[in-house]
Amino acid sequence: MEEAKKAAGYKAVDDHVRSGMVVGLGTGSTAYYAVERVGQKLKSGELKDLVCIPTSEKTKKQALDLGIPLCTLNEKSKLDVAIDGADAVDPKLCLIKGGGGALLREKMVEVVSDKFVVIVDSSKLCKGLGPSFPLPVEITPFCHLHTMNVVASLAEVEGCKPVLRTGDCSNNKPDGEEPAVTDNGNYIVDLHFSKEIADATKAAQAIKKIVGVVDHGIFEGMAYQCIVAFPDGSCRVAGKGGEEPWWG
Ligand SMILES: O=C(CO)[C@H](O)[C@H](O)COP(=O)(O)O
Repeated sequence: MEEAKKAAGYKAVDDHVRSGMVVGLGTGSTAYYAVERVGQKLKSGELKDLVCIPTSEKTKKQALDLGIPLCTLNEKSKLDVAIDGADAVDPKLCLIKGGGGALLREKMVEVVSDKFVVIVDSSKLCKGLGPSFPLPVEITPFCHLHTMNVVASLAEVEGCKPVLRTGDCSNNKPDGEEPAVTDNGNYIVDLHFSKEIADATKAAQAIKKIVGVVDHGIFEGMAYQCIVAFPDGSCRVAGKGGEEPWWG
């Protein structure tokens, strides 16, 4: 799927990034290629006067290595476009994000972007959120087991199995003894579902209300469009400026 990820990342930059823009740079193995493309175009002079806001320390490092000018939301609180991957995309372009552990900064940046362009390979498309990828929830370290249990006991996420992320925060495979720590100093609980979340909107609202929860990986009503890349490198666009989502 590497070629597909690259195709989606490059297309998003080619279609949506223009000189003078403020651009949000996502996190993950697909967003990596969008950042790479921005770097290429700045170097060649095709893009000028760009300033970018990275959504993680990892992306910040990649961007700095490529010489991409950066700022923060403190300096620019309105973005022209943000480009980022996703872990699951349903036919309403409702997303699960946070597999790479960067959900809070991603949501903060993407919610203030005029256009949030999602880039995925076709394996991320799903009929309904839940079974294809666990839902990450960022929680404060203070009494984290308590918060984890409160989240898992919500009726809106009934049947889920909560797993505290350990080891490397940028993947949700249990790979360490210690809790994984986000760029913000928090922990992540991954909620595993064996069937679709009955109502993702209600689940999102209920989770967000819990004291001790920082944010969750449901990104609803945020995506402008989704660029879907296929194993042969071809792309289809769903959402505004594209087709009706064809999956589901
Ligand atoms: O939400 C994210 C990071 O927090 C990523 O965008 C998401 O996990 C997709 O990553 P990848 O493109 O590597 O599959």
